[in-house]
Amino acid sequence: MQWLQYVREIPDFPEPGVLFRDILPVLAHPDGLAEIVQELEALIRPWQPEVIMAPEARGFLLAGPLAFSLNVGLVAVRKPGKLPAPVIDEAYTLEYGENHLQMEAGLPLAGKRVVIVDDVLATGGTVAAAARLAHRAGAEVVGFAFLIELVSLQGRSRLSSEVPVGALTAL
Ligand SMILES: O=P(O)(O)OC[C@H]1O[C@H](OP(=O)(O)OP(=O)(O)O)[C@H](O)[C@@H]1O
Ligand SMILES: Nc1ncnc2[nH]cnc12
Repeated sequence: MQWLQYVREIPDFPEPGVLFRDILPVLAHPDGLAEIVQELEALIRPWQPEVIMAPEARGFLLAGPLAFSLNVGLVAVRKPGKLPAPVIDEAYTLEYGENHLQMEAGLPLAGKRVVIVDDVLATGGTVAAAARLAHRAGAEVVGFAFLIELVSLQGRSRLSSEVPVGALTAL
């Protein structure tokens, strides 16, 4: 299959002016998850991660199989109200609004090489907040990996220029 042809484009969702890229039809295809995980794994493996970190919710769908196939840890970064206290919290803005991301405090991340994974890089606000959480836990962010980069939104400009950023496709 060619996974990109299964990405749906929905105009004006979740608000007017946003062209939403829906990856769920890719995952619904029997070969979809295997194909994108293989491509993401090839991108990420050279960065020698010890932990895959991903934001809720679509990031989780990629992080589980990637952490499994790379044989590394997984850290789930959640939206507010989902994790039992204590948490560390970062506010952020994204293409269509603002929110907070939270991570459990006290995870053994000090000195760990973390790769942050998500489906879409839009403005970069979400993964920049995840990176702040990783840094507060003492981890080293060694890469950002995405299925899709929406280039016009300049998400890379929100991320450290010293950390590699990769996407399977740029739209
Ligand atoms: O680069 P940004 O402008 O920050 O936007 C990208 C983020 O937006 C989407 O998540 P959303 O918050 O819609 O959550 P969901 O995965 O729960 O749908 C997407 O999955 C990324 O996490
Ligand atoms: N245009 C978009 N499509 C899908 N997810 C997004 N997250 C932020 N912007 C998005």
